[in-house]
Amino acid sequence: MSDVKDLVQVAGIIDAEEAALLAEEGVDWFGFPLRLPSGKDDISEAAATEIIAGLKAPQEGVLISYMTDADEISAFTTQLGVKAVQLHGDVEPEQLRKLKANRPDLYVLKSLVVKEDNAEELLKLVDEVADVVDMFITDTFNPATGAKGATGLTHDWNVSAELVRRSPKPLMMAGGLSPENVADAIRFVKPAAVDAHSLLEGDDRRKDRAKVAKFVAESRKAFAEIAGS
Ligand SMILES: O=C(O)c1ccccc1NCC(=O)[C@H](O)[C@H](O)COP(=O)(O)O
Repeated sequence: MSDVKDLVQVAGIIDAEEAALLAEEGVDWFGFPLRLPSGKDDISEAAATEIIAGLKAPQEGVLISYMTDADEISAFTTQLGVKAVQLHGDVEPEQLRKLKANRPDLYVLKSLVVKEDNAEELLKLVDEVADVVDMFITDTFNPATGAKGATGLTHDWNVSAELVRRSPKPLMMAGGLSPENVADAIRFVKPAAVDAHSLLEGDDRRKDRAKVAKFVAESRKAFAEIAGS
């Protein structure tokens, strides 16, 4: 997982059937939000572990977590059998340092949750922890609910673009991406990867095959365009 580029992640897998659909449509990474603070995970840890074990490289499972303790994060990734973890909570830099020191094999993504007025804070965080993070992921804060992920909301792409320019590590773009806006987002922000959840679902709150297929195709086309420009 050293040279991660032009990658498409889909988050919020709810069962094996949905994972199979995503695999068939060419999604690279599969995000499993688990042990969420709400206590309402969409999938059991046992079911997630089984799906992750069945993924064929280069497809990979990613733990999405609010955990903040390096030892707990490490133990849970081992339990699930994932090679990558996306940390969505307010993890102290020293815990990120400890995690990288103890688990150099683990690919660590740190979220940068964009709010109305926190660009400077996020840029500072990038400077502070880039040496112990493998990739950053943007996301969008929802002030109405306090949610930091799976909000289905976009944020100011100028902030994402600035974070890409500042970060020495690759950046995955997330937050309100859809089949309709992902190509524009890639052209504007020039991320190494993209991620989506809410806007790939149908009314039944399951991933919709046509939306996933279009999201993957539009992403691949735009990544090829920015590589050639
Ligand atoms: O995906 C989730 O259910 C989730 C829940 C809580 C925190 C983070 C979560 N996911 C992180 C992701 O990578 C999402 O795909 C990202 O938040 C984008 O979601 P959306 O705006 O709905 O596309």
